[in-house]
This record gives sequence, structure tokens and C-alpha cells, in this order.
Amino acid sequence: MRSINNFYKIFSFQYKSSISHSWFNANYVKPDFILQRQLSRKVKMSKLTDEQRTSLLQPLLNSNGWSMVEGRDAIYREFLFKNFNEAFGFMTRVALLADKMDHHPEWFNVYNKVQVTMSTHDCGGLSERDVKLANFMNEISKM
Ligand SMILES: C[C@H](O)[C@H](O)[C@H]1CNC2=NC(N)=NC(=O)C2=N1
Repeated sequence: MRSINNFYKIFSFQYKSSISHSWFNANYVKPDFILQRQLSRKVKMSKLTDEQRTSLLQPLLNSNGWSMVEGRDAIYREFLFKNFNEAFGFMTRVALLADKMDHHPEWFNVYNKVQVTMSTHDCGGLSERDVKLANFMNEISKM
């Protein structure tokens, strides 16, 4: 398992930055397979610690569009797009990662607007998965 993880670490950069989507490109195929196996493992999530809230959550809240939901350990952000096509494209990309992570947003869409609330139901609050998905949403909404 250690060697597979090392393999993933070495090749993940090439995978993420690769512009080639050929199935014959080993750098593309193998890390994706490993990534999927790692993500689909059922791991019990725990709430973010105070340290994680400072290091992982604060950057999302400070100027990165997310805010705390009142009366709930959850974060919220509204995304605005040019039209429905862009909004639904965004939702589709998020849905594919959410499915791989087995972690699903609470969201609402009308035309070009997508309102998202992230929280982890299994632990009754914010976990690392919410931070990961929120950062992913921020990244792809800029594209
Ligand atoms: C059984 C299944 O794995 C769980 O219910 C998953 C599904 N998606 C989830 N999504 C979110 N946001 N929080 C969860 O705790 C969660 N748990």
C-alpha cells in the first residue's frame, strides 16, 4: 500500500496538469484508478478540530466567498454564472467528485444561480470533506 501511495504522490502532479486525455497515457489512467480507490473507502469522518478551523476553514471564510450558516456547523456560498449551461456544467463537475467522495452538497439552482450548503451529516458538522469540496467548487467556478 505504501508503494502505491508513493506512486500516486509522484504522478498526481502530472495527472492534474495533464492536458492529454488519452486512455493510453499511463500518467492519466493509473493515478485516477488509485485516486478512486482511495476516495471510495468508507472512512468515518470527524468534525474539524480548532486547529483545522484556523488552517483550513478560515481561508474559505476570509474573502473566498463562503460564510458560516447561522445556528448550524455548516458553510454556505452562492455562485453566479453567465447562464444555465454554465451553472449546470459546474454542478455536473461537482457531482462527479461528490459521487467519488461519497459526499454530497445541499444545493439549489435557478437558471444561473447555484446556492450551496456544505456540512457532514455523519458527524453533525464540518469535516475535511466539506473543505475539500468547497475548495474544488471555488477552483472550477473561476475557470
Ligand atoms: C451512506 C453514505 O455513505 C452517507 O450517507 C454519506 C453520503 N453523503 C454524504 N454527504 C454529506 N454531505 N454528508 C454526509 O455525511 C454524507 N454521508
